[in-house]
Amino acid sequence: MTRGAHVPERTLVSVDGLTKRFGNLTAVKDLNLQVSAGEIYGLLGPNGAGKTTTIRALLGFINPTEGRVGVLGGHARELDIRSRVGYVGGDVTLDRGLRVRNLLTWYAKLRGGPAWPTIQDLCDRLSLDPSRKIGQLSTGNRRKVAIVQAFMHDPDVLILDEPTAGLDPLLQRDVLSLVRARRDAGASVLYSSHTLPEVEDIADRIGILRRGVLVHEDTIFNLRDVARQRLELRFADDVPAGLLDDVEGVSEVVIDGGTARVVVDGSVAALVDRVAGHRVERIVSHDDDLEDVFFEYYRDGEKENT
Ligand SMILES: Nc1ncnc2c1ncn2[C@@H]1O[C@H](COP(=O)(O)OP(=O)(O)OP(=O)(O)O)[C@@H](O)[C@H]1O
Repeated sequence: MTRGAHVPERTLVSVDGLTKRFGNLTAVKDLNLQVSAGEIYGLLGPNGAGKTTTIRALLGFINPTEGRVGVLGGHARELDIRSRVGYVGGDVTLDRGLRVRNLLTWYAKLRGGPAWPTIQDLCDRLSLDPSRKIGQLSTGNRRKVAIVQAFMHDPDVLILDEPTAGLDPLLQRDVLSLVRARRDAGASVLYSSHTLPEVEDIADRIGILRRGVLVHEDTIFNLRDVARQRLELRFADDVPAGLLDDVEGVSEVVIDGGTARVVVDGSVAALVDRVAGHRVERIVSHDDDLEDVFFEYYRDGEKENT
């Protein structure tokens, strides 16, 4: 059995040199990552990248081939630690014959609380009717049950494997606000997703997994810094000839009468300085920049393999 990694208390989730092989397939290769108290870590990657395998190893559902995992200074298989963890899995399988209320009460008993009114509040927040039978629920409502059981005991660690799949945008927003509230209370959150927009507003750091390897890890702040922005500047008059020549960080300049379209790498400061003496009526940002950065890492990887 894998022993829990010995980590300082502030690092609540740790993966040290994790490798997991299924026969000839290496699903995760020498992975290292840590999530601190009060931090949301977005684990990103396309289908098959190894996110679920990492999470299953962290929770003790599968044994690492090599390396160690640790949760709250021990291992998630230990009951006292498991009861401080909240988990939403990619596949929600629940006992179809039970009523929502009975299932949630059973989870609460396992963990020594919380009392029903707390659970009812969470159900209300997610518009989940606890009197319904699990088998009668839609996929989205079954996911809500999984979310309520994961959050109801105010866990110190949240491990969320694509938790909002199948939820409408309003509910996604509600789930994200529950996640933020736990982070603000000092919990560590590992949040896996295959798209960046889902986590970019809440994650403090992200790691990008590709074919089992962590190809990039950074803070959202730094990613934004290196991201390219496509801007459209609308001037009151025609753009003066040469105005946007040789501006630091600016490329792909296209001028059409009073409109200039540009791509900016990093800071827009030099561009703003250059146009300062001219009347700019409107600046439009086509802000798909971070997603571009994200896909850049996939593309680089594909090039390596061709
Ligand atoms: N029990 C298993 N036996 C054999 N292969 C497995 C097993 N579990 C996962 N794999 C393989 O390991 C690789 C990583 O899968 P994993 O489910 O971890 O990816 P993922 O990033 O979570 O993808 P998704 O977003 O599709 O869930 C895949 O190639 C998958 O087919």
